[in-house]
Amino acid sequence: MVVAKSWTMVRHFEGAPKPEDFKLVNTELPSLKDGELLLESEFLSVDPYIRPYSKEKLKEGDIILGSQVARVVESNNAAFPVGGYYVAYAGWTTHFISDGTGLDALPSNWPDNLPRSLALGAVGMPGVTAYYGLLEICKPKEGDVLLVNAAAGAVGSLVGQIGKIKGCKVVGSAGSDEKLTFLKEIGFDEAFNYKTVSSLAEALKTASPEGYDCYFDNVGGKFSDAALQQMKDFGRITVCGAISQYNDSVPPSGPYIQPYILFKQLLMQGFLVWTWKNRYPEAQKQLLQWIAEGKLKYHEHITNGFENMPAGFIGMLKGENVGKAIIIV
Ligand SMILES: NC(=O)C1=CN([C@@H]2O[C@H](COP(=O)(O)OP(=O)(O)OC[C@H]3O[C@@H](n4cnc5c(N)ncnc54)[C@H](OP(=O)(O)O)[C@@H]3O)[C@@H](O)[C@H]2O)C=CC1
Ligand SMILES: CCCCC/C=C\CC(=O)/C=C/C=C/C=C/[C@@H](O)CCCC(=O)O
Repeated sequence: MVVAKSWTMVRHFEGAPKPEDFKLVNTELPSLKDGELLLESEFLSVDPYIRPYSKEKLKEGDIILGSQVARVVESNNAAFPVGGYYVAYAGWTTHFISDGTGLDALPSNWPDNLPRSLALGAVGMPGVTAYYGLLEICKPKEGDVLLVNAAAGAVGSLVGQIGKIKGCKVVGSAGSDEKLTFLKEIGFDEAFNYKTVSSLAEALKTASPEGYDCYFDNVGGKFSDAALQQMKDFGRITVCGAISQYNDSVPPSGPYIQPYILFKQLLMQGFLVWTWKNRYPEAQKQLLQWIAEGKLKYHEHITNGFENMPAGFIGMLKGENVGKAIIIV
């Protein structure tokens, strides 16, 4: 008999998630039926979308939503043999039973020397987000100036490096000086700490006096208000995330952006990564190749211990992570 440990939501988040919003519960799992398999989570992912989506998708007492890399430990389904690894979307739990629906095998050419946790990061959902969000919407060209915020995080750090691969000058903003050092190490041309600069407008102008062709926005809010005004004519903006606003219960009122979009003839598009669900393999193949060639560096911020998962999530939302925030069970 297997006991699954799971983190559940005690109450809906108000403002920033707090440790008391989470409760650890133990559940005895039943024996497997025909066609079923038992999986054990090895790595779990803490992602920003959990904050806004939990309000819409969870009720109090539910297991917190999220994804993991899990190993099949028992199987009554020949299509999923014991020892296989899958990306699953089973929520914050150590063990779960599946009939195989919704399990994604790791890319078949997974190199032996790469940690499987990358299937939740640089070669997983955040990697695909960076890849298509940048290439399909910003459409960067050689010599373009690309701006990305939350630049030292899972998505942002990849966006900047893909921008460099495509021949852009890349400017990043992040929330600590340690992160600025990291950005320089992975090839960003300019980086500034948005928390300590006296003026966002000045910092953006100093980093690129001629303005920006491409802006990959992970943050929204005041940062975007400032960035929009620094776009070049015909600039392209990818609206990937709005993390500065996920804890707001009342939408803030901000500057009205239409005149900037109109006068500069900007293109601005939001997207959700599952739009490209059918094209994951194509992006993953390219991401794996760039990693193998040393053109794309990955960094993981590891929290050890399933019992520390809420702390890992809360810390990521506060900006404690450099690279992808991962929990090792
Ligand atoms: N559209 C889509 O399909 C997807 C969108 N996303 C979005 O991409 C963004 C980045 O996600 P991901 O890379 O996984 O997360 P990160 O690894 O970048 O972690 C989140 C980071 O956000 C930054 N941050 C937190 N609060 C604020 C704030 N108030 N202002 C500015 N920055 C803040 C912190 O970095 P710092 O120290 O710099 O403040 C923190 O490290 C998120 O907005 C997420 O929702 C992600 C995946 C798919
Ligand atoms: C209800 C308001 C929602 C606002 C949008 C919030 C955030 C944008 C964002 O971060 C979206 C992320 C989407 C993630 C999708 C994940 C799923 O495809 C499952 C991921 C499993 C995996 O790791 O592959």
